[in-house]
Amino acid sequence: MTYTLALAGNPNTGKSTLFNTLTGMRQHTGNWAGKTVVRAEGEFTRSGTSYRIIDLPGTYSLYSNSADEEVARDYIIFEQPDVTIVVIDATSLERNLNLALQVLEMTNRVVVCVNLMDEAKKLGIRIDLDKMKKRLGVPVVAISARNKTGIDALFTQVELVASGALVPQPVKIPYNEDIERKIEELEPYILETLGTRYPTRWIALRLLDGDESLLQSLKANMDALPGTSQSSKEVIPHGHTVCH
Ligand SMILES: Nc1nc2c(ncn2[C@@H]2O[C@H](COP(=O)(O)OP(=O)(O)OP(=O)(O)O)[C@@H](O)[C@H]2O)c(=O)[nH]1
Ligand SMILES: [Mg+2]
Repeated sequence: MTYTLALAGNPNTGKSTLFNTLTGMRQHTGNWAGKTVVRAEGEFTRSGTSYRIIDLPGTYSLYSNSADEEVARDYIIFEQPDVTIVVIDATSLERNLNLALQVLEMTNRVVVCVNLMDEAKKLGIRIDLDKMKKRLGVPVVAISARNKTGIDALFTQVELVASGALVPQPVKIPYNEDIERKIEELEPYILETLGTRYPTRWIALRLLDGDESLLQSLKANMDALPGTSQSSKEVIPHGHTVCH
């Protein structure tokens, strides 16, 4: 049994530093299919558990503003890693949490990894990890990837989430009444056509956004799935119109 992990986060938060520490020489790089975005993947074993890990491109959001964002978004939605580790910079939590919350809307299989703790300490920044954990509803662990500290504690949580021993309940971000009503209207329709394979609420939000790129990825993925009914394939091109 090998668990798949994805590293997500803003640029420059230490994802690759953590990736290199974990995988050492056992890593390979290439491009993501159809994109000129570098894909780094590696394998390692920790406490007797095997992992495959993907270093996603660093992004500020997971909408469809760039090839990097599409790659990171599609990986989380379609490949559904066992755990997405969101690497955030302890010295700029506010900006970094924006992306963390976007990931929490996509999956509950998340561990938030607060990196650059050494730097935060130097700057006199203190972080209430317990409060963060309670507010976000997922495990939060502090590390310094450069100094290789906190990695064991990180993997205690990663293993719990990967194995299903811990099922995080991420905070549900509320939108205004109008949007919440539209989400509620769309959800049964999405469930009926796509089933429970994808995060329904998140898909509803993307439909309301008129996110064409997501609709295209969704269609391409469903075309590739053997058991997908024709009716659910047909609904995708209409999604955009339905919501406007
Ligand atoms: N002080 C300190 N620096 C760190 C730590 N982790 C990473 N860095 C530094 O932060 C910089 C960025 O690290 P990367 O690992 O390349 O960051 P990344 O998230 O992969 O960046 P992108 O690939 O651009 O998204 C490098 O100079 C690292 O040496 C840490 O724990 N403490
Ligand atoms: Mg990197």
